[in-house]
Amino acid sequence: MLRQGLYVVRGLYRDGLKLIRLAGQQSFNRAHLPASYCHQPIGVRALTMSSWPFSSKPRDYSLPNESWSPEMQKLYDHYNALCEVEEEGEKKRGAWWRLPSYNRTLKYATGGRCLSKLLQAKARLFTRNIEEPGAGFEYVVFLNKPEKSCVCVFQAGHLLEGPPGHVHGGAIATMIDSVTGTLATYLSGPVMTANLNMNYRSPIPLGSVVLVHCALEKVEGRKTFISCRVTSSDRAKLHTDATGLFLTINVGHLFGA
Ligand SMILES: CCCCCCCCCC(=O)SCCNC(=O)CCNC(=O)[C@H](O)C(C)(C)COP(=O)(O)OP(=O)(O)OC[C@H]1O[C@@H](n2cnc3c(N)ncnc32)[C@H](O)[C@@H]1OP(=O)(O)O
Repeated sequence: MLRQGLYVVRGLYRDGLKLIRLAGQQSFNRAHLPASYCHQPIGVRALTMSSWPFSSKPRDYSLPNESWSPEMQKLYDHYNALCEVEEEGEKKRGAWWRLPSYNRTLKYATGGRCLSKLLQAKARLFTRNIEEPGAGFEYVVFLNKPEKSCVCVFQAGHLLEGPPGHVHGGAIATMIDSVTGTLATYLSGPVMTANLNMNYRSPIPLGSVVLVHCALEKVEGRKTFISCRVTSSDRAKLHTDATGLFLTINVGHLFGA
């Protein structure tokens, strides 16, 4: 226990020194940031900013890999192109933002590195813990902040089987929780899922690519209501529709406060 405490204090001290050193060097300008950081929205920066002052650059799981089908790649290219628009010959940010995705949220959140060692160091984000590319959840989320909506391009791997040849209902619910939760987080700050309602309308074949569309319905005090539709990639077929209720929490809630 004492050794663990010393370890955390040493980590905090080191991280603090690095931040002070960087601040002293006026390193907090865009030129010193990784390119990926400069292409992230403010909300994402707040969550991922601490990744760059530290030694390791986490793997971004939402970038294309060799397991992506041509259809997945095409949809990625489509939405990625909307992230940048050309105005008067100049490239500017569009309404859409590709959200980076790591296998441990806490570790890469500001100040979370040491805390993540103390809290279940071996923990990994459920949707990002299958290392083999294409075997589990392959997905990327694009956020449209002005429209308060997002779309996720999701390719379901062979380890997500439920009914033979088709995706498990729990895996579909996982994606819906993750994507609606992501939108609620970006709109309302730290939240937890209080309620999810799902209607499974048609099965999703394993290996296929689907779209998970989410939109804000309303915010009432601490409550954020999100609607969700999972469709085929051409939007013609409805696979699942859902609603989610998210409650804003104090981060202390996660520590039993
Ligand atoms: C960028 C990274 C993004 C990552 C996205 C990942 C998304 C994944 C999200 C999750 O999976 S979170 C994990 C699953 N969720 C949980 O484990 C939550 C467990 N439940 C709780 O911790 C608490 O019940 C909760 C924080 C949701 C609410 O407790 P509170 O004490 O804060 O609220 P309270 O019970 O006082 O209720 C506040 C209001 O909400 C209402 N409410 C609470 N739960 C409800 C419910 N289930 N259905 C309907 N209404 C509900 C409640 O009636 C009340 O309404 P009024 O203010 O109008 O009276």
